[in-house]
This record gives sequence, C-alpha cells and structure tokens, in this order.
Amino acid sequence: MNQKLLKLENLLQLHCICRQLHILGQKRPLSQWRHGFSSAYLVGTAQPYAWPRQRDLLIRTALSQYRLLVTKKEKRPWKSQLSLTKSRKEIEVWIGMTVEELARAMEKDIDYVYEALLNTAIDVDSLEADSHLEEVWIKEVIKKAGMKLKWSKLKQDKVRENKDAVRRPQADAALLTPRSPVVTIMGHVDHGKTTLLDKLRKTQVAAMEAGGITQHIGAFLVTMPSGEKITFLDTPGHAAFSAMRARGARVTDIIVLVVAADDGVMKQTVESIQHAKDAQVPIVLAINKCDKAEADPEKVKKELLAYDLVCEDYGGDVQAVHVSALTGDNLMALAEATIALAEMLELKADPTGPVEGTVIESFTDKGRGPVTTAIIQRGTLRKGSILVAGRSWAKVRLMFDENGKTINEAYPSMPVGIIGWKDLPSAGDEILEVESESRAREVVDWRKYAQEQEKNKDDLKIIEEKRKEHQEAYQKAREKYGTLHWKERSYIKYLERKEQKSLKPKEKAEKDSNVLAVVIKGDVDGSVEAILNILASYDASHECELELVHFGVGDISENDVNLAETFDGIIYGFNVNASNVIQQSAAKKGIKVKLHKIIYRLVEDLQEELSSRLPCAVEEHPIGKYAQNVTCKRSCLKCYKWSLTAKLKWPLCLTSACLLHHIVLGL
Ligand SMILES: Nc1nc2c(ncn2[C@@H]2O[C@H](COP(=O)(O)OP(=O)(O)OP(=O)(O)O)[C@@H](O)[C@H]2O)c(=O)[nH]1
Repeated sequence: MNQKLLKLENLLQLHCICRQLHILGQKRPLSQWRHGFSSAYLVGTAQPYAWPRQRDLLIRTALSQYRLLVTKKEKRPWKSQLSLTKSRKEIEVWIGMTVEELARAMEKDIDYVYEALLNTAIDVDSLEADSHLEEVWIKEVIKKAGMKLKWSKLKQDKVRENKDAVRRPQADAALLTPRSPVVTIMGHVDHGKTTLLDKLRKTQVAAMEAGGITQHIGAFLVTMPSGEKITFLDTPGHAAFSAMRARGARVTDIIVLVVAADDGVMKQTVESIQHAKDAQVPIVLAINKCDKAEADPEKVKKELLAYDLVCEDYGGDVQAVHVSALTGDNLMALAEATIALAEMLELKADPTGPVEGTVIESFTDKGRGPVTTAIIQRGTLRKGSILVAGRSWAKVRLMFDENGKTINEAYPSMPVGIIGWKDLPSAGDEILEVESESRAREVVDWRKYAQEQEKNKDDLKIIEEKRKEHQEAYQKAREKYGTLHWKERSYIKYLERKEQKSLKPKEKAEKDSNVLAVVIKGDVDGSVEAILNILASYDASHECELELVHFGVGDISENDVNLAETFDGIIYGFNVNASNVIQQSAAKKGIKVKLHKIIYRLVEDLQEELSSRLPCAVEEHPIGKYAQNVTCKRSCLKCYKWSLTAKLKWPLCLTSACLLHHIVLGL
C-alpha cells in the first residue's frame, strides 16, 4: 500500500511540476509530447489564478492514471468512490442528450460525467458540455453511478406539442360535388407527350378565342364543347409523377399513356404502366403518331396485353384512342374518352371549408416573389386566404390561371397560380388553409423544428453506426491484447509500431539519423507500465524517433548495457540501482545510465534528450545596430555555442538576450 501511495504521490508531483513548468514557461516542453497528462494542460498562456481550479482536475486525472497502476486483483478505487454515491435513483434519459443534460438529470456536476467516462473507449478530452452522448455512454455513466435509467422519447417531445396542420377528415357525402379530372400524360421518350400537351393547350387557347399568351404554370384546363373540363398536368413524364407520389401527393386521377404506333411498347412505357398500377390510377391509352405510314396500333395493343393492359377491343376496360399529336387528329376523342372514364370514377370534392391542395410547380418571379401553381383539392381558394405549404406560408395576394388572367376563386381540380408566399414551397407540398397568420407561423415553426429533430435523429443514427464501428474495432483490439500481460502487450505494440515505420523506407532512412534508443528499467511492473504508457503517447517521431529497445523490472544489468551499446542508446532506471561494476562498464562503452527516483524527473530527462536532438530552428530579429536576438529550439547552452560559432559581433550580449528569451518566454 505504501508503495502505491508513493506512486500516487509521484504521479501527482509529476502533474504539478509539469504544470508549473508549463505555466512559468521555464522549460520548453516538447510540443508534440502529448503523454497521458496532456489533457490537463492549459493551452496557450496559463494564468496562475487558474491553478486551484485546475488542480482538482489534475488530481482526478492523476487518480485515474493511478488506477491503471493498481493490479487487476485489487479493488479499483473508482468503483468504491462512486459506490459511495450509489442510489437506485431513476434517471430519465434520451438519445442524444448532452453531457450537461446528463449531469443535470443525475443532479451531478459535469466533471462527474467526465470522470465516469475516463478509461473507456470514448475520448474524454474531446467532450464538451454540449457534446451529444451516444446511447452506450449514457448507459455507462448511469451504470457507474449505480442509478437506473429510463428512456424517454426525444427530449423535446415532452416540451413541444405537435402544432402541425393536417388535412380534415373525409367530407360528408352530402357536401360533395362533381369535379373535373386531373390528368397526367406519361409514356416513353419521343413518343409525343410534349407535342400532345402543346396541341391540347393550343386547342384550349383557340377554344377560348383569347389568343393570349399562355403561361406555363404546370397545369392547364381544357374545356370541352360540352362544357366539361379536364385539368392536364403539363409536366410530362414519370419523373414529376414519381416526385409527387414520393411526397404523398395524390393529385392525378387518370394517366394518359402515350405509345407511338410506329415504335410500340418500350422501356418507359412499361415503367409508366407500373407507376399507374402502384398509384392505382386508371389509364387511357393514346396510340400516337397514327399519321405515320408505318404506324401499327394493333401491334401496340397486342404488346400491352403482356403487361395486363387489355384494351376494349380485346375484351378489357382500357380505352384506346388512335391519335396524331402532330396533326391534332382525334384529340377531342381522347378528351372525351378521358371524361367518360372520369364519370365512371365519380370524381367528387367538397368545395366548402378550409382549402386543401397540392403544389404543382413553384418558382421565384423577379417582380412578384415566390409563385406556386397548385391544384385545389378541397374548399375554395380566395384572395386573403392564409395557407401553409411545407415550411412556408402565404397570405394569398393574387391568384391567376394558366392564361395569366387574375381570378378571384379557385375550386377543386382547378390549377391556380398563387402569389403571397413568404418562402418558396416545393412541388408536391401539401397546401392547407389555416385560420390566421399566427397559426400559419406556428405551423411553419413546428415543421422546421420537426425537421431539425428528424435531422438530429439521422445524425444520431450515423453517429451510432460510427460508434459501433469503433466499438467493434476497440473490441477486436481488446481481444487481441486482452488476455496478454501488459509486458507482452507493450512488446507487441512496439513491434507493430516498428513494422509500420518500416513500411516507409524512405522516411525511415531519413529518421535513422535522429533516433533516441532507450532501455527502461523499473522497480515494479506498475512503474515500468506507467513509463511505457507515457512513452506510447510520444508522437513527435517525425522529428526524433524514440526507440524502446528493452524494458523490464530490476536493477540495471550487464545485458542492459550491452543492449544500449548495440543500439547506441541510453539506459533509464526508475527506483533501481546500477552497481559500480555496471556503471564502470557503461562508462567504458560510452553509455549514459540515468537513474531517477521520481517519474516526472525521468520523463523530463527524456524530454531534454529528445529536445536536444531536434533540428535547430533559427529566427533572426534585428534589435540594434549590431546585436541580434537569436532563438532556437535547443537548450540555452546550445544557443550559446551556436552564437559563438556564428561569429556574431556581440556573442555574449546575444547569449544573454537568448537566455532571457528562453527564461521569460519559455522557449
Ligand atoms: N409524325 C408524328 N410525329 C410526332 C407525333 N407526335 C410527336 N411527333 C414527333 O416526335 C418527336 C418527339 O415528340 P415529343 O413530343 O418531343 O416527344 P416526347 O415524348 O415529349 O419526348 P420527350 O420529352 O423527350 O420524352 C418530335 O419530333 C415530334 O414532332 C405524331 O403524332 N406524328
């Protein structure tokens, strides 16, 4: 126990002294040397008054390191420490809670959480108060605290009530009135969809005798001589249809499938059929390009049988119309067939109450701001209505039809351009009328929040996956080293490091000239392990390689000296002796034997050795007519030598300046 206390004391001293050295800047610590205690260092200029606060952290960190030195059989002080605070308190936790939130939920301070996560696979240094904790670490902290956990839903679910706006329940049958069909044109590339739409639109313009400029708003109405109307969505192709469906928008009542009579059923024809089937939307077949000599409409119908699309001629229920989009031949027959199907479908809607609709297209107009085209599906839209769509809302300022004509009302199935949006909604977004602007803001606010929550969930999923990956890698590493004694583990790690280095022969060759080989001997396993842990954290190998050629427990032996001689290394001993014979032998061979009784002194000594091997970096700043201030990475003594050899005019003056520089600035 005394020995353990001694080690603890040593570690604490090591922390304190290293800290003080850092604070006072009397010694330039090897910047790349990030041993196990580096997390306790302040970065930059340390303030002396920060010390008492940091001391707790240092002591805790030292304690955690100390725990590493305790043998497995002994009871870890950590457990007993926390078990003092044990209670079966139930803590409500949620996925993605932060360190601070967890601490608050446990009624502990943040350091308690950090402490509980020490010696786990999580990098405690990288954790901030607002860092989100993964499930496994939340469980770990709660477990170590001896508390019970209770998962709540997402934290915010408790505090934020769902304020979304939703569609109304199905309308009473008595309120329903017939409405015109909404039709999408689909088919294979080049089979004539655009030409067909253009022709239908022109027919409409001609029918209106307006001769005005038609406006592309994503949909247009065709009025039949009988007065029946059809709304065509004028973005052909299944891409737009799929996009709408992906957003859950059920806008289309009928699909007009265009198949070129000279080409027959092609890949996208089949895809269109599949889309129609998936959405359970009936089809009217437009066999196009029938004006062409090579047109073979019967062949098309036969081919379609293979896809369960049976035309009326073949005993099925699919109406097929032979058309020519180019000449406009039979287009009215196609429209009539569509109307007939719509009648069979008994399309009805409730034109009363708050509006429900779907955004078909949206764009920003330079003068008018965000503009959307919508198909109204329920209610009647009027100027001044308050709408929400996606994460935007509007007070309807202006409404217009596909001819750019201002309208005052829009009924179900009518395409309408809407102006007055605060932001641009997306095609497929559901439009809902709400009672007030404040309600619209509330809905939009909630949707933004809900989206953020979704994003957080997705992020957490990714984090969780990454965590699992790391955990697996960590477990593998543990399995690899787990059953090994620390000596074997250290040796394997050493070999691995060596192997890795040898992969880069060019770099290795460069480094060979700058290697510090060391033999480490300690009084007990624990002290050697502690030193090796510190050595393992050395990561300035690119400047000077640290090569551990041998380590072990016991006094310095002849074998150690021989090894050091072979590798041109230095022997470090902690709490061990080197007999006179050994010392003489080492001296004869020119081997340094450095014995220490305090670990931090040993580490410091090692740092100095490494520092002295670093390449010299010289900065020159003229400070007078003759004198120069010279700083270098090496010790002051080296600077002094350097300044002499540099044959500067005021070497002694320079040396003092340099020394002063080192002492004051800690360089
Ligand atoms: N002879 C003849 N040519 C037609 C007919 N319909 C379309 N075309 C021609 O076929 C070509 C393709 O027509 P589009 O309307 O662009 O075909 P689409 O299906 O919209 O093509 P994508 O937009 O690329 O999918 C054009 O050169 C049209 O002039 C038709 O009824 N008869």
